[in-house]
Amino acid sequence: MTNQALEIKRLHQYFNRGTSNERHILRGLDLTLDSGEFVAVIGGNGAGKSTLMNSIAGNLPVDEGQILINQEDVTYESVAQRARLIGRVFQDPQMGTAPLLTVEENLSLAMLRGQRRKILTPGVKRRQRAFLQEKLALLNLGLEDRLGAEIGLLSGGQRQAITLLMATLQNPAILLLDEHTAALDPETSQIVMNLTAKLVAEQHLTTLMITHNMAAALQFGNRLIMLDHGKIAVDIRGAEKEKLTVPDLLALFKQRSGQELTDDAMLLS
Ligand SMILES: Nc1ncnc2c1ncn2[C@@H]1O[C@H](COP(=O)(O)OP(=O)(O)OP(=O)(O)O)[C@@H](O)[C@H]1O
Repeated sequence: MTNQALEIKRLHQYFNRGTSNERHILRGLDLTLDSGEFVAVIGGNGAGKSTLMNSIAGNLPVDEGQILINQEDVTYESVAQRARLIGRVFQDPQMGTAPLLTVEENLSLAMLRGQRRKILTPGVKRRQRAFLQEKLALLNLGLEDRLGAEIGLLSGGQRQAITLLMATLQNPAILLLDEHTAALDPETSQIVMNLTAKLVAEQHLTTLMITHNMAAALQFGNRLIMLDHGKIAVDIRGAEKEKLTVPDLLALFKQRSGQELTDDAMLLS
């Protein structure tokens, strides 16, 4: 029996198609993720990484090709229709949460996503509060005592940790992480990355994580893909990935794309 969580078939995406400014961004991209795979996605500026994520999440209509999540064809579903299958965390800590709502209110909204019954009885609310406190305690950031705090008053790292929790509360079929630690200082970034790895492992989440940090791409996940000009240029997994070093990765990039990686952020390690 197949257990593919994500299947992308011959995906083409264009900007300004049919005009003199036409840009062919994704060029017949094929990608299959087995359930539970944690994939780091790297690639130079403009390689198409965000376009790929936006296509999976439904933010960009598909020009050509097909996208299946849990064997269900979602190619023409809206962002809202496929939200039940997808958890997403963006680079900007402001994006994932409502700043004027409390930690508890934000998390409750995430719990209600995809459910029809929106009004909670006091008993349900109490049980939910205990559940959320337990979940927050697992983050190890002292947030279990801050349920009543406005999200906007928390640090960027705390907000990203909560966004991550919100994105994973409902066990999404696919977790999309779009440079989700890039706006954090290195120490906080490491904390959020470790948290990510923990949540992904505990919930066996199928995860696609864009990163500009080569060292993080090597440290986290059990598979690594490199995008180049809208196609997958490198696809490495398991033991082969484990023995790779940053210099190996740079050499591979040069060999496959014919270019040097010039993005400073990618070289930080
Ligand atoms: N709305 C748009 N209209 C025209 N071109 C666009 C649009 N959005 C993105 N592009 C172009 O498409 C290309 C791919 O962009 P994309 O954001 O997917 O790359 P990326 O790999 O995520 O790059 P980066 O690492 O710089 O974020 C880029 O050259 C970008 O300028």
